[in-house]
Amino acid sequence: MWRRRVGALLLRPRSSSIPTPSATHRRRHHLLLPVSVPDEKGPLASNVLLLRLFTSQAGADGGNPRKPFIAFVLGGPGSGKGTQCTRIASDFGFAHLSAGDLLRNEIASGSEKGELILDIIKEGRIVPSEITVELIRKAMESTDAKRVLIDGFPRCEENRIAFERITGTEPDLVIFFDCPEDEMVKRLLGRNQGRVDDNIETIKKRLKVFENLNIPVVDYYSSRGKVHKISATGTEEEIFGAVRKLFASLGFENFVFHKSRGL
Ligand SMILES: Nc1ncnc2c1ncn2[C@@H]1O[C@H](COP(=O)(O)OP(=O)(O)OP(=O)(O)O)[C@@H](O)[C@H]1O
Ligand SMILES: Nc1ccn([C@H]2C[C@H](O)[C@@H](COP(=O)(O)O)O2)c(=O)n1
Ligand SMILES: [Mg+2]
Repeated sequence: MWRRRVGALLLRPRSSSIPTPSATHRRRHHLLLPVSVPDEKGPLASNVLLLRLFTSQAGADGGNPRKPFIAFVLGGPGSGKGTQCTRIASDFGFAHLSAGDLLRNEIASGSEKGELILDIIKEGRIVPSEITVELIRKAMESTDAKRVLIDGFPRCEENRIAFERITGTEPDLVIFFDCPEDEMVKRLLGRNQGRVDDNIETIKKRLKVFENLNIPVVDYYSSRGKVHKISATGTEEEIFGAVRKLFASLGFENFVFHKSRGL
């Protein structure tokens, strides 16, 4: 049902609705982070730094030469977000920040927060936004990439609002991998990476959370002309073919393609 609803809403955005690197970002997103602020320390300084990184000097989202191009990558559990992000990162020179990986790293660190995160992930629920946004914020601060994929975020309106409030920015592009539920379940049950949430009970809960909480975020960005929907059925290679086309249409150079031709 959600697929029909989203399908109706997800129109390919007009080419003018997504700022393209060829039109603007090539000029604006040349090497940005981190900015050296030797006299500023601690969480407040981090926020100041982040504000500096994300606050536009020329209106809504446009003029800050330090702001990276941000693409949110959404889709149901097992739709292939991580798989495709890995390919995009290596072909198109994006940093790949996976919200789920950042949370799993926090669990692996043995922190108290990690224990809370583990309980939530086992239940297929969503971790409080301040925890996830803080991990993303730190990861963004420590990359000097001018193009960033944020994989699996925002998972709910609360995530989205927290990100926009804290960073003062919006994504330039939202990619939505559209995959039927039975295919997602099949992939997750076959993933075999030892994830605590790859079992049928948790998967069922994650699918409900996806439909109830994540789809409204897709709808929101869709209404703002930022969503590009890609069918996530077929082979990994076929799906990446569509992804490649999208990035080419936005003016991103394919480093692998150029390298293979000695360019
Ligand atoms: N097109 C595809 N066809 C078949 N299997 C695929 C395809 N793409 C990815 N997979 C496999 O499906 C599983 C899930 O993929 P992936 O981890 O990329 O999904 P995801 O959207 O990141 O899921 P999650 O939200 O749980 O992190 C992996 O085992 C992956 O190798
Ligand atoms: N924004 C996010 C991203 C992830 N989580 C939690 C809940 C997910 O089920 C789990 C795994 O994420 P994935 O690797 O599937 O992207 O992590 C969250 O709470 N908030
Ligand atoms: Mg993933």
